[in-house]
This record gives sequence, C-alpha cells and structure tokens, in this order.
Amino acid sequence: MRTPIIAGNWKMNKTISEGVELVNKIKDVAAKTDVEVVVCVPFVSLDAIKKELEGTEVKLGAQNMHWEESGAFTGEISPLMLKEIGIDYVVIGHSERRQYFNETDETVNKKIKAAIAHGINPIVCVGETLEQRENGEEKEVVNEQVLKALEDVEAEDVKKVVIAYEPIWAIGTGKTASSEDANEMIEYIRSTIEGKYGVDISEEVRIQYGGSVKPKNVTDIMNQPDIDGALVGGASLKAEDFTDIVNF
Ligand SMILES: O=C(CO)COP(=O)(O)O
Repeated sequence: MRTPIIAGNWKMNKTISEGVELVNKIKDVAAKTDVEVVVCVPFVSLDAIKKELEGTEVKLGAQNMHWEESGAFTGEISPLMLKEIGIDYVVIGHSERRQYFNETDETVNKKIKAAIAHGINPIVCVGETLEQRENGEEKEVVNEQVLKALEDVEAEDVKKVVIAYEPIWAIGTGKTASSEDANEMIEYIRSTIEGKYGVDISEEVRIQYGGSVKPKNVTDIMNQPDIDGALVGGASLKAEDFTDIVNF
C-alpha cells in the first residue's frame, strides 16, 4: 500500500514572514489525514519554517540542491546544509529548472544520488512539452527522463524516490491533463520502473501528478488507481485551497 503524498511547491513565492504565516494556517491538516503532506519552500525560509512545523506532521522540502557537499559553487546550496536544517524532501529537476537554469538529465541524476546519500528523499519531476505531446512523443520523452534520472540508483534506494509527472503544458496554465490521461502516463512510468527494477519495487514507488491541481479537480485525480499524490504549485500558496486539496 502506497501512502499518498501531496506536496506544495511554493516556487519563488512568499518571504520568510509570509511563509511562516501560511504554514501556521495549514500545519494542522496533516494530523487529520492519511496523506503525507509536504511543503517545499524557498531556501531562505527553510530554517524558520522547520521550527514552525515542529510537533506537526507536515514534512519540509527544498526546491533544488547541488550535488557536491561543499566547494567553489557560488550561489549554490549543498546537501549537508539542507541536512542540518532537517528537511525530508528535495524537488529535483523541476521543468522550470530544466527550462531556465540548464538543468539536464545528467545533473538531475547527480542530485538524486546525492540526496539519497544524505538521507533526503528526492521528488523528481518529469514531463513533456506541448510540442512533444502533439508529436505523440510524450511516452518516449518521459521514459528517457525517468531512466536517466535513475541511472545507477539501487533498487533499495529507488523506493525513497517520489516521481512527479508534470506535463509542462499543464503547469500554471489552468489546463490539467485529464485524470485518465495523467493516470495512463503514470501507469506507463510505473512500467518503466518495473522494467528496470521489477514489479515488487515498482509497486512501492510513489508517483504524483502535477499541473494546475486545484480543489475542484483533485478528487478526480486522486481517485485514479496509479496516481499517488499531487505536486501543487499556485494552489499551495493559499491556505484554504491547499487544505481543501489535502482533504480531497
Ligand atoms: O509546477 C507545478 C508544481 O511543481 C505545478 O504548478 P501549478 O499547480 O501552479 O500548475
């Protein structure tokens, strides 16, 4: 049985004080549900929000991470720094990072391995562009992203990885993949993992859907058999919407 996981990705939103205010409004929701609840917040807010979340069941995540522990990488944040704060998750390879910050399948893979080595669970984002979907290439694209992301990741470790299927054309656009289409892709991602690690492992890996998840569509999405959760952008910035999503 896979525990559903709903994560808010705040992206580059909320100052520290605004973030503290927001988590205070949502922090009790996790105690009332069987869903694992995560907030992925900007680096500068991690420490303050970690303290705010003490004694609650909401987990904390970062939105990116370098793969090296330390060194001459101006502006980067290392797994050791994140580990000391006590985070549980880190988003790796979000499409916005692939698109605007030259994240590649190779750096995604390095970051996943570094996260696992430091006991931080990666939430790995994959997904096709509109053009790739229109060309009927979405499965090929996502299959390759998943296999490259998981290169040299051991079977025991892949269970710690959460995969987020986020079709790029559905992010921030108000367009969601239909829940059936999303389920089909997620089922396909599970078959990719099965091909590499076998069915016992693939049945344990949690795979989320992301892209314009809102209170009004979350139930439909979460009722799909292969979808184990959601990675929520815009709607995670409003306490009421995020609470409604978690309580779908
Ligand atoms: O990119 C996303 C989450 O990582 C999805 O963002 P939206 O929910 O705003 O479409």
